[in-house]
Amino acid sequence: MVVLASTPAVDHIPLLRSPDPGDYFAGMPVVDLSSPGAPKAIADACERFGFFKLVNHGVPVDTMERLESEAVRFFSQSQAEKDRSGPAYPFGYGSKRIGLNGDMGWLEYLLLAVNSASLSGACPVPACAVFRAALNEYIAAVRKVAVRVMEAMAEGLGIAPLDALSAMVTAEGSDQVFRVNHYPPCHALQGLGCSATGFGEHTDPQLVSLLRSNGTSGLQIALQDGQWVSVPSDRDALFVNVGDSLQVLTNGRFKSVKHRVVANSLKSRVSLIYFGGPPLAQRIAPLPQLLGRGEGEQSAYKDFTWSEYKKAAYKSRLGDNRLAQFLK
Ligand SMILES: C=C1C[C@]23C[C@@]1(O)CC[C@H]2[C@@]12CC[C@H](O)[C@@](C)(C(=O)O1)[C@H]2[C@@H]3C(=O)O
Ligand SMILES: O=C(O)CCC(=O)C(=O)O
Ligand SMILES: [Fe+2]
Repeated sequence: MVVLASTPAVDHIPLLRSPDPGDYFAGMPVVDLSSPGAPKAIADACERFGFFKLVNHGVPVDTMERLESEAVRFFSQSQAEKDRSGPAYPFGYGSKRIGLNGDMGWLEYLLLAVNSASLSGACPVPACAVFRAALNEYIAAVRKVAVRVMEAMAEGLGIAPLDALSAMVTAEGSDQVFRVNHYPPCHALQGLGCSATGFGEHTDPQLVSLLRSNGTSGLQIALQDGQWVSVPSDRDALFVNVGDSLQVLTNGRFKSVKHRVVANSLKSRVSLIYFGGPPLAQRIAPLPQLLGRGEGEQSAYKDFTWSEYKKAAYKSRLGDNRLAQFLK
């Protein structure tokens, strides 16, 4: 209480206990995408955690670093300049407000529409051609990785065809989003044992999310017993999250991972996230190849389309259990 009253900078932003070194996720699965064992390792990680670290993914370091520096350049502009790229909804620059239902975090961001393998031409933000080129180069590369990862998931699940999952993000009209998050250092709370919430706990509604961040930690995931663990940062790796839609497609075999970001008091964090979603009309239901197997295994979910789920998600608060209303 005292902390809140004396730190107007973080007014309305929920506080979290600062992570300590013992919170690090010792058992994090690390998957080498170039190894023959990748499909099995990916399926295993998705079942246990809904999350893994991916190395040897093939996105060139230059492509990641070029986009990071363009992002840093964008966020270092004056507030008035950045606000010219707002509002965040449907797409553009936003600060502190996340979504439309009152969630707040210690961050600023760009929310961008992706069409096929690049920024949508209908998304005028960012205006800078160099930044757009860096985004397009990165998006094309990371989307290829998403496709390889989803193919490996199908292989790891033992289902055919290989593109049973990946076809949903490569299909015409697939609903892909790209997000650039910047968490400035939150000096006001330094040494107080608590930290500002950067991005509050949530699951991602899409199929998969692929995240790359600079060397600043802050991402935490919840294990299945509810314990929060910190993900050690690695600027060369990608981190893959299972989203709600993939949980449904696998009838709950893969777990949609709850995650959040804790703002650092000293260093800024920049993250680049590709969210792979299906076309709006795509039915989200357990794959018949998976249901056919178990003794009379039934779908655990009501039938819905991505459009229906997305609409419900955008009406919800960040931390809501969005899938609950779709459980049978
Ligand atoms: C509070 C919200 C922000 C969010 C839309 C929502 O109503 C619930 C889901 C949130 C989320 C999480 C993953 C992605 O960052 C995101 C773009 C998405 O598709 O769902 C955000 C939404 C957002 O920031 O608008
Ligand atoms: O910025 C991050 O590191 C994670 C943010 C996130 O989970 C999201 O944008 O959905
Ligand atoms: Fe997320």
